[in-house]
Amino acid sequence: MDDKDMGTDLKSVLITEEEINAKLAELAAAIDEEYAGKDLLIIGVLKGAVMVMADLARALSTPVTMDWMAVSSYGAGTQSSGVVRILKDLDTDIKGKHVLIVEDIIDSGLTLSWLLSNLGSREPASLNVCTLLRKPEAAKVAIDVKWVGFDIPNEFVVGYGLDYAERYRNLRFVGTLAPHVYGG
Ligand SMILES: O=P(O)(O)OC[C@H]1O[C@H](OP(=O)(O)OP(=O)(O)O)[C@H](O)[C@@H]1O
Ligand code: HPA
Ligand SMILES: [Mg+2]
Repeated sequence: MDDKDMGTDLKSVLITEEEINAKLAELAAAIDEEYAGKDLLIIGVLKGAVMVMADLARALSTPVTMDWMAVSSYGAGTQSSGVVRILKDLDTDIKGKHVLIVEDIIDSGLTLSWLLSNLGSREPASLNVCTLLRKPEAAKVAIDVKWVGFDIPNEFVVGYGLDYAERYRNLRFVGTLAPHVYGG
């Protein structure tokens, strides 16, 4: 899906498909360097991180194994509920493994701080985070994020995995929504 298919729902394109691909290549090179000679397990946080996982994994030279966790702190709207729920846990035991959490966005930082403490308690050999997007609010929270693709303004964004009420995940780019879509 690209911007021609968006009608009037989209306010602007924030990050193009080309910019996303270039950034993922850069992040993959840094990750390859960090994990050279090590076994790496990448964990995608469903559903938003599906696109980043698929494209980042293919940009890496390091062989990886992949697992998925589903947690949710957002309901149908644009505000975090403040409560993190596990919808699907990992299939694998991460004890003694080098683990990289892959996220699409860190917004309030709530999901990630919860994930870091939950996965950290399972005794991985190492635990790092790579996110495509980060909003200003999260930069204020004391969470250690090793790789960030883009620091973006505090606007609700959709596309490339990110949804509003489960829609727009299959946009090839990241865009902002027109306020009329969410009653703004
Ligand atoms: O930093 P935070 O304020 O916690 O927000 C970030 C989280 O919110 C979104 O997930 P969501 O709960 O909407 O689930 P989804 O990936 O299935 O859309 C996003 O994919 C992150 O996981
Ligand atoms: N867009 C979509 N999903 C999100 C966002 C956002 O800006 N922040 C947290 N989850
Ligand atoms: Mg969501």
